[in-house]
Parts: sequence; structure tokens; C-alpha cells
Amino acid sequence: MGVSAFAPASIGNVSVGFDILGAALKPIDGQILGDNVDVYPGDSEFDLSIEGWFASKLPADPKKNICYDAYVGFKDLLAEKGIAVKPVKMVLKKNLPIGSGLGSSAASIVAAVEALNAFHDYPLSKDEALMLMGRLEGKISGSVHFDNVAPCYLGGIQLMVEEAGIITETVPSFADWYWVSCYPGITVSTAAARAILPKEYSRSTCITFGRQIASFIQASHTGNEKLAAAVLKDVLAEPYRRELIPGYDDAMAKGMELGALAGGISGSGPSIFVVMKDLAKAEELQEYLKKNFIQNDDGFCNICRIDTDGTVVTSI
Ligand SMILES: Nc1ncnc2c1ncn2[C@@H]1O[C@H](COP(=O)(O)OP(=O)(O)OP(=O)(O)O)[C@@H](O)[C@H]1O
Ligand SMILES: N[C@@H](CCO)C(=O)O
Repeated sequence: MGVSAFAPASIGNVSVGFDILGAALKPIDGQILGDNVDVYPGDSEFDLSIEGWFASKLPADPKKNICYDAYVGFKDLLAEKGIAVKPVKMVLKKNLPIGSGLGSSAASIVAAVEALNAFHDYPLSKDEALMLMGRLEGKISGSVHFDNVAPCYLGGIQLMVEEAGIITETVPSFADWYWVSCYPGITVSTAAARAILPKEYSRSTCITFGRQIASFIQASHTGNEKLAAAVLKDVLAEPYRRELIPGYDDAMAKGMELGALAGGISGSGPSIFVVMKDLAKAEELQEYLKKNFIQNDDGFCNICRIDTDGTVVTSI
């Protein structure tokens, strides 16, 4: 008897909260947008096989997969508690494209840690698991940031607090917003997209950033949709990253023409997201993006709601 953990795609930053805000996504048509990790009793200490649409884009050596690092990190934490890890056979179903801006590595990390935790009857608390997930994400992207792993694990829109013993807090989301998410099919490495950002920002940019994120959180808690949409803007990363994404400005302009509330880069790109309220207009935008923004057969476009479930574990 084994366990299976499904971890959804996520939007890092959500424009207004660079490194500190993230949202989990669920397509409205029931399509699977996330990674799965199954864990079974193993014949040896560790075994990993990789399946799924994007399996061939990952290193062939299982020990170069982030799921292996998840296993090692999990085992080390259990050792600190005096608990022995069981022999495991892990199966990663890699459904999210790598370097996509959809929180692909985060989904593998979260699914792996949660599946291992469930298989061992949850020796790690949620905070311990989340800390491990953040550390593993940092190993890949060069800096510890929770804006993909936290929503992927816990669901909803998550604000990274990281003070007073609290890692993250759930931010209320607008239930009638559609999030049109489009992956153009090309790759942008998170580490490279971070390297092009300035090391320092001007005082006025810092004040604008603080004003906008504070206003977004306030508006989300008070249900002020107009204000939330108005401040859903990115002054830290988008000005520098938009040039890495062919067709970005045209895609945003089309969204606005169709009545979008807001839009921006999903994580470090090249995926984008556009927030819309009218389903027919969202479908029109989806068609436009499929024809004009997607660059090759790897690309796809989904109309999503915020996924409030986060990672879901089932017995298999
Ligand atoms: N299971 C895995 N899923 C994704 N990437 C993995 C995995 N295992 C190892 N990697 C490696 O980690 C790196 C991930 O790169 P990067 O952080 O740019 O992508 P990402 O996390 O998929 O991006 P994004 O968060 O924008 O979707 C790649 O070099 C990839 O080969
Ligand atoms: N906050 C991270 C997310 C990466 O998906 C970044 O923008 O670099």
C-alpha cells in the first residue's frame, strides 16, 4: 500500500509581491496542472522513476532530481527525531514544464515531501515540511523563497510572513476571478531571471512596492476588488523580465482590451497570467494566446480558479 501526493501549479509573485506572494491554480475544465509523487514500500533504500509529459526534459540520473534531494532532506530531519526512514520506491509524474514560471520544481518538491511525510504517518509538522520545501527550492533557484512552495502546499493565495514564528498566512481571494494562465513553450531559468534584476532599488520604487502590496492585502481582506485589481502591479521584476518573454506586451494589451482586471508575469516567466471576470472574454483571450503567444507544441493555456485545496494525498 502506497500514497500519492498531487501538488498544483502556482503563480509566484502574483505581480505585486515579489518573493512574498504566491497563488495556487486549478483549471476550471478539470485538466491536471501539477505534479504527482507516488511513494510505495521499496526493495532498496531509495528508488525513483520519472514519468509524465515533461519527464524527458529532466536529468536522466534520478539522483540529480530534486525529488532525491527531498528524500535526503526528509531522511535527515527524521534522523534528528530519532526516526528511521523506510525503504521507498518513488514515482514522479512530471506534468509541469521545467523553467516555466508555473512553480514546476516547487510542485515536485512539495509532492515529494508530502508523499514521504504521509507514507511515514506525518512525523514532520506542516511548518517543518514547509521549511524543508523552501530550503529545497532555494537549492535550485539560488535563494530560499516560499512563494511557490507555500501556495502549492497549502493552497489559496499565500503571503510569506516569516516573522514571529509564522512562515505564511492565507490571503482571502476573490472567488469570481478567472486566472488565465499561459505557458508559451519556451524556458526561462529562475536563476537567470533573478540574475538580471538590479541588486538595489530607489527609495521611490521601495515606497511604491510597499504601498501596492499593503493595499493589495488590505483590499483582499476587505473585499475591495477595484483596489485589489488596481494595485496588482510589479515594479521590481516585470520592467526587467518582460524582454525575456516574446509577445508579452501584446498579450497584456489584448487582455486589457478584453476587460482584464490585471495581468503580469507568472513567477520568473515565461508564463503569464491575466485576471478576468467574464468567462466568455477569458475564453476569447485563451484563443488569442493559443494563436499568438504560444511558440511551440509544448505551450498551453488554461482558464483557472485559485486552488484552495493545495496538495492532496490519496492512498494507492
Ligand atoms: N523534479 C524536478 N522538477 C523541475 N526541475 C527539476 C526537477 N529535478 C531537477 N530539476 C532541475 O531544477 C532546475 C529547475 O530550474 P528552474 O528553477 O529554472 O525551473 P522551475 O522551478 O521549473 O521554474 P518555475 O518555478 O519557473 O516553474 C532545472 O535545472 C531542472 O533540471
Ligand atoms: N519569486 C520567484 C519566483 C520564481 O518562480 C522569482 O520571481 O524569482
